[in-house]
Amino acid sequence: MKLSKKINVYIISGFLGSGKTTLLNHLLKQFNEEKNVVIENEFGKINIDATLINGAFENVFELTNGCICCSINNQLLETLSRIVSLENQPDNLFIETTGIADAGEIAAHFTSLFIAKAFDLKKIITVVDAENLLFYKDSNVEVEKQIVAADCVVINKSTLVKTEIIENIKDFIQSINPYTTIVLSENGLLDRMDLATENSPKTFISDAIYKSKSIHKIKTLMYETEALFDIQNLKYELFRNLYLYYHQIYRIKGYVLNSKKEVFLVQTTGKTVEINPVENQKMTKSQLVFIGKELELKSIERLLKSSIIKKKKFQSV
Ligand SMILES: Nc1nc2c(ncn2[C@@H]2O[C@H](COP(=O)(O)OP(=O)(O)OP(=O)(O)O)[C@@H](O)[C@H]2O)c(=O)[nH]1
Repeated sequence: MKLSKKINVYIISGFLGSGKTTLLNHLLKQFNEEKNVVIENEFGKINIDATLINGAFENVFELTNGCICCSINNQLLETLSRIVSLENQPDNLFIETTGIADAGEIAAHFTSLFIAKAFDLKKIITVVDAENLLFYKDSNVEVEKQIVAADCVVINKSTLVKTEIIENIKDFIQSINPYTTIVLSENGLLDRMDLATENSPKTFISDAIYKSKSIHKIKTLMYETEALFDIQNLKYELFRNLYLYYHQIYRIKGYVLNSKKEVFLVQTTGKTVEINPVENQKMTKSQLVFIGKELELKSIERLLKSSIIKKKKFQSV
């Protein structure tokens, strides 16, 4: 290993659907004169986020066997050592965590002497979803942990809510992490200059309150099928079900094929549903990942039934 200088590390955390990938794509554009690598951590066997990173970006390391903060530390360490051994040494490493990861736990790795020799943890960026944060925070301890660990909290989707809500969110953030920088954002826009500021001397890595290993109550189910979808019906069913069950289904994402085998990207957060055609994405199957609490295969199957044109198959991950 021959390192001329350390690799800058930016950890991007934030609850499910808050806008981490969107923000990462903006940052990659701003850092495009430098050599960048990305670690994408996602649950399950398919990594939808890795496919959503700006088209031509090749240096993505995918960690898909669990949540980086609690179950795949070894895989993270192996990936870091692969990055250090790359012939073409990167300037920056961006780590996008799962929506429930404890950024403090991940950051703690970068304080170990061995890793700190090669990597310089610059910022923990936590993205919060202005529309859903106040709802999610009470039922998910992960939300607080992510804010507590942040050097910079990005309040994304900020134009979707009234100013009073933004003020409440800021108060909440400051009440649990008074040292963090807060940036308002829309569509994940974050100026890289906001990352150039000095961190407060008091950076929370692993707050004592949260010392015990978390057991995430959030479950992920993958739905995979060779059957084709009626896109209009699917949109209607997702709207209808999220209106009723948004407190249980936090996030749906994936790709579905319509009757002409055209590919559509499906993304839901809160009660918002987006289904958009995707060009240049070859898929032979539809794959949807459901993330939430008390999810059951049967309920999801029921949810999708009327939108499916042919037979399907479930797989739990
Ligand atoms: N209206 C609106 N939608 C946004 C904004 N930022 C992101 N989105 C949408 O929110 C959804 C989730 O965005 P992502 O960037 O994938 O969120 P994420 O945090 O990476 O999601 P996970 O990795 O699944 O936790 C996508 O449909 C985005 O297009 C925003 O500022 N306003």
